[in-house]
Amino acid sequence: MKNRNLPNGTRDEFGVRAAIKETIASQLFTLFKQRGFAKLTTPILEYADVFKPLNLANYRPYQLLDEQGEALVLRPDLTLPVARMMSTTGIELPAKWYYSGDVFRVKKQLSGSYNQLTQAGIELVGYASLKGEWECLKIALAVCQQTGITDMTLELSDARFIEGVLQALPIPLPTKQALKKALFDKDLTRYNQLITPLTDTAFEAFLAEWPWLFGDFDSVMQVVGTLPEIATLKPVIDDLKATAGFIRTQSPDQQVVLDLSIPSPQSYYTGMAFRGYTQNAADYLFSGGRYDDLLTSFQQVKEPAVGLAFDVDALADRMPEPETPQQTLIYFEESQWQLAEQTLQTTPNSSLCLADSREEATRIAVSTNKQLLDLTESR
Ligand SMILES: N[C@@H](Cc1c[nH]c[nH+]1)C(=O)O
Repeated sequence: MKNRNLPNGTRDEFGVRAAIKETIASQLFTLFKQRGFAKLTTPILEYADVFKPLNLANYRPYQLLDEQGEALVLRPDLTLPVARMMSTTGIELPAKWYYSGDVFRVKKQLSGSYNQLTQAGIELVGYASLKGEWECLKIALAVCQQTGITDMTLELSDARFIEGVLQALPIPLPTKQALKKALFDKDLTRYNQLITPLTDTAFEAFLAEWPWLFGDFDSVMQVVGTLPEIATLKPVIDDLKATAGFIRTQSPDQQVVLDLSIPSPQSYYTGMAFRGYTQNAADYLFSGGRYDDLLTSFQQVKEPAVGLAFDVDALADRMPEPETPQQTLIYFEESQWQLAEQTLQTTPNSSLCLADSREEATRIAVSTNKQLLDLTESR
């Protein structure tokens, strides 16, 4: 019977898991509001065009048609709808938004991951300075602390780094493009072929290490230090160093890694990006970054912006099951509704038992491990 099955990659959520997600979401909302963010809600359905700036190889959306035959999608991302909304409403900038909702991404069959994920995030629109990145990071650290996740590794990267190095290399453009592809694919044979003409140049030492340019922040920065001076890279390196310093002052025990050999986590990032993960799990707890050009996909004027989204499912997976106190079931007769109501108010962790007979009430109490308070006995 097909109509009792769920589509691939979706699930029903109930009981403890649903409760944990609700608790996490409310903790996040409290923090966002405390820090001056205002709530924004956008529809689950959008025109497919909104998501053009996404790399759709990674974010294949569910598609459908509206009544005019226009292509609609279930949103695979929540940042692009915010950019769309900002461009149409003429809201004065700067603005700080928070949101939560489900995103839908069709994954490969049998990949074991879900196609519907709950995110909760923030977007800072109209803020050009590094303070925007730091506000996002401060919130990420606070959320991990509040939810008791002590083993989060923070990974920094920057969309400008790879472009900056490639630009400075004295090789033709098509070779640069091929080199980037070999680097991203970790195709070392091809990579080594392509860097051969740069042997004996000032880039030699750096290029030999580039495919492994990830790991401990300071070690990666040491390799970066072997590069010759590149004017466009200086602000990128300075921002990354200042940010690592900021994290150390805010959270001295935080592990920070740097990856300068990967594509940016989102194709729309234009600057620094950050993600948090824990060992032995493939999913990220949060992911964010700067996207100063995104609004130009919807309007003429460019606006600086930076944001971050938490994966509420990933956070929930790492939360211990909450301990629930002993629950009491209040059994009563219809004529005793008032008494039952009073007892409900005065008995902690109690709920009304709506069963019709004492036998049924006892059965429910036993099967759900609750204590039965029988008001009919006192009659
Ligand atoms: N939308 C991004 C996260 C983000 C929010 N703001 C900026 N980046 C993601 O899903 O990975």
